[in-house]
Amino acid sequence: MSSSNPLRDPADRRLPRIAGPSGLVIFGVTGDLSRKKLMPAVYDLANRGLLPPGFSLVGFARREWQNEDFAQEVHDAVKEHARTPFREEVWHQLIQGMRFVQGTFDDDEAFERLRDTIDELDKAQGTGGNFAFYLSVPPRSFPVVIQQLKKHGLADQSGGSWRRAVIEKPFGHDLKSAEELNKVVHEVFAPDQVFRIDHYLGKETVQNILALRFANTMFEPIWNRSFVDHVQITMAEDIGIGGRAGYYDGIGAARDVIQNHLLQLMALTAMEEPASFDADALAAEKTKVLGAVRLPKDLGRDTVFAQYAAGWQGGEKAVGYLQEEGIDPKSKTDTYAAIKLEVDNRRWAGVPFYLRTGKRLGRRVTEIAVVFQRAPHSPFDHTATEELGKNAIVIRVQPDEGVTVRFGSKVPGTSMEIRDVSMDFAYGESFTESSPEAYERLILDVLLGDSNLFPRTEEVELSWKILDPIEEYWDKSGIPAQYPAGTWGPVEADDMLERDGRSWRRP
Ligand SMILES: NC(=O)C1=CN([C@@H]2O[C@H](COP(=O)(O)OP(=O)(O)OC[C@H]3O[C@@H](n4cnc5c(N)ncnc54)[C@H](OP(=O)(O)O)[C@@H]3O)[C@@H](O)[C@H]2O)C=CC1
Ligand SMILES: O=C1O[C@H](COP(=O)(O)O)[C@@H](O)[C@H](O)[C@H]1O
Repeated sequence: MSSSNPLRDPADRRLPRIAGPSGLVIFGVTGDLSRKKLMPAVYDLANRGLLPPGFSLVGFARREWQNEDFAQEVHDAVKEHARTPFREEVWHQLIQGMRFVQGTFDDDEAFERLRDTIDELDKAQGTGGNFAFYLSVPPRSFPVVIQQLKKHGLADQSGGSWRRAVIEKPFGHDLKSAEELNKVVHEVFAPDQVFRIDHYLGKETVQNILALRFANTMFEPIWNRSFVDHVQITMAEDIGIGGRAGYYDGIGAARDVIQNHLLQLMALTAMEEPASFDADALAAEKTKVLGAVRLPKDLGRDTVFAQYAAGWQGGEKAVGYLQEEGIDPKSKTDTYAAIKLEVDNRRWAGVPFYLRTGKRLGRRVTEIAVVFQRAPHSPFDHTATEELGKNAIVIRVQPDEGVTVRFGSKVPGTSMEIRDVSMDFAYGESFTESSPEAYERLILDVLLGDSNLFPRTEEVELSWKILDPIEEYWDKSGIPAQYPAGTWGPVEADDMLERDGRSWRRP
């Protein structure tokens, strides 16, 4: 593919990362994630010339499909969700290596057929026997798929070829189950063969946290307890649970996204500078900071969990969580969670990190706001600064990707009045290059064997250690608070910050 792609400029040194001979097997290929993200990402990689000639894509699922039906499914998913234009020549090359294997996860014959298919592709497409197995399947099925890969010799790296396992989130539902799953995984795959997905790490704006902090000189000197008042990390979604009731109920907002995405954002915001940008150095710093996270003493005071009630969103009536199809009408599952954490180290002692997430909130936005202390002394009259807020650096992760710096400025005129103003960096205005979709970046990294953007076992387990006591407390404490769909969450969450003399940002 790379050899014939006219979009690729071979002189462009910024695009040197092309995967070597390889293939990808997607388990659960008929599922939501595969259709919306994975299959389009594979096409986009091919279209950008980042996949090798002969790249192979194998779908494994229960449907009675032939190779042609699978190809049609990929085609439809690509047309609907891919980010790059559809080009016949790229598509034509991609389908040469497309195969479908029908079966269930406990079906030994299906796994034998999968092995034969991989051998056939190796000869026909020249994959070099290098295959990544992407487990885009219900989390309860992770162990059986891993064990089947072992049983049928699919995890063996013989003759210089590589085999890798890509495991979707959530990795377990608490520390114990994560440890158990880890044991199963590492009975089959060595640590460097395992890629745990946290797709937030594949987002361009999330990687930019490290660039912002460590490639510049002006932010790092003030990135500490001497200047920072608090940090707010928000991941707000306007969607409800959609068709994912079976997965979501019993899991909830905190396990779904705080344990992984939000704690990873917090780790990148709070960690020390790594010695280099390699996977071990990054993981070491993130692990240190996650290990230093301190829970509030009073979980009733400094955490909130809630469920959306019926409300209005985007001019349309939205049902409450308990009325959603497939949800237990007595469910206590959180669709909103807010927690206050601290980091017990010299840089951050005493600085609260407020994390919040929710479904059916006012709008879709993810951001990290580093909010600074007020100036220690003001030579201006009190009235001059009445409308001056706290300075802030806001990393806008999505959807309006960029960075905002908020500070006070004199209002033009003959009197002295100071008001908040913003300086803005927007990706769309500063760069002509488009950001790859997170899954595109992560799939390429798997094929390249680059594990920088994948959380390690220790990070996953430390994150559960942080969340488990909070979940246990919520289990015991009973009824979730409520918020109408389309609002910014429950009043209890506003009260939580007000008690600290602060307030949530309204992004
Ligand atoms: N969807 C999303 O937005 C996100 C999903 N994820 C994670 O990705 C993974 C997949 O999620 P999602 O796509 O939403 O899930 P879906 O329920 O939509 O898809 C699950 C897939 O697994 C297949 N499957 C289930 N059981 C079996 C079985 N016994 N044998 C063979 N195939 C089986 C299904 O096949 P069939 O069609 O025949 O039922 C389907 O292809 C999960 O781990 C989820 O947590 C992570 C982030 C976001
Ligand atoms: O991992 C998940 O993320 C999605 C939100 O992803 P985003 O990239 O659109 O922010 C969330 O809807 C889903 O519940 C969760 O499992």
